[in-house]
Amino acid sequence: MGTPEQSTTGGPAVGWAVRVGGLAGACHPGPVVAVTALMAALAVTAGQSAARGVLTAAAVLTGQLSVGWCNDAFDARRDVAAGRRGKPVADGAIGVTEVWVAAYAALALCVPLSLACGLWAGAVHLAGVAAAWAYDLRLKATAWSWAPYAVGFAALPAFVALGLPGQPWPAWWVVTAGALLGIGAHLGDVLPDIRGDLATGVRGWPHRLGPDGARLLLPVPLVIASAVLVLGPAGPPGGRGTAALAVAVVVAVAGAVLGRRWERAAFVAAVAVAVVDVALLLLRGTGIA
Ligand SMILES: CC(C)=CCC/C(C)=C/CC/C(C)=C/COP(=O)(O)OP(=O)(O)O
Repeated sequence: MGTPEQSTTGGPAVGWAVRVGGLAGACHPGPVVAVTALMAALAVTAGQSAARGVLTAAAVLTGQLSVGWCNDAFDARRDVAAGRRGKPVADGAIGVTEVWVAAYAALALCVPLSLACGLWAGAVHLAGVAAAWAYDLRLKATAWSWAPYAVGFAALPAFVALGLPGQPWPAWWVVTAGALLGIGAHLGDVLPDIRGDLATGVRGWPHRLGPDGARLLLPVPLVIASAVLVLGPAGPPGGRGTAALAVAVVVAVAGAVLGRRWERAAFVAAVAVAVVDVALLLLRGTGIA
């Protein structure tokens, strides 16, 4: 691990390849890639043109990058003090100033890219990105930590819908499902680290529920999202939708039961339900507006 001085200023001994790797690691690459790929796929199934789909994906990518970098830059001092491993700034791979510059550069790109998809689409996406920055800078350590996730994830499908020809308003059920998926993502993101977070005094919403409360609640928003995605669109739910909802309920119940003995089972079950939700979202893509 680097010293705090190296870690927060980017020591001269650190080569460019390590810095690039550090910058890539500091953006939270997993969620950045997953969210961008999902929104690009939704843009295709919703019926955006190829050019608009690329623009949508670029706006989402830059927004996610800005949020991920802002998160690590803001937390750097605490991560260094706690000797946290696996965080590029705390490990001394990249300086905190460089991560801040990257966060603001990505945000500066995100604004015109979002607005190029239309005024309403851009405004909605930027509201989601602003909510996520508010999470990074303030709300993460409060009882309201779930709210930016709900707003951010609700904004994403709304951004895709409003980017369609005629700028149609998104269907209520896709916005609701997005918000529920966001709340599930927050619980799922916190759960693996919750005991370590509690030891270092982090007090977001899942921490206030406690490890057992957060574990039990984790599948609830995800299963409700499945129900909303199956039952929300007009017309009969169809055999595939009903089967998907049944699978989500069974997996969630199994996760809750097994999770009492093996905590990891609850997490794996929640990921499986989230995969069902993503498949349903893409299947319902044509009707989101
Ligand atoms: C539209 C849009 C931008 C939606 C995103 C919504 C949102 C609030 C995302 C936050 C993502 C993030 C960087 C979490 C890290 O949390 P952490 O600090 O608890 O995790 P860590 O300590 O492992 O870095």
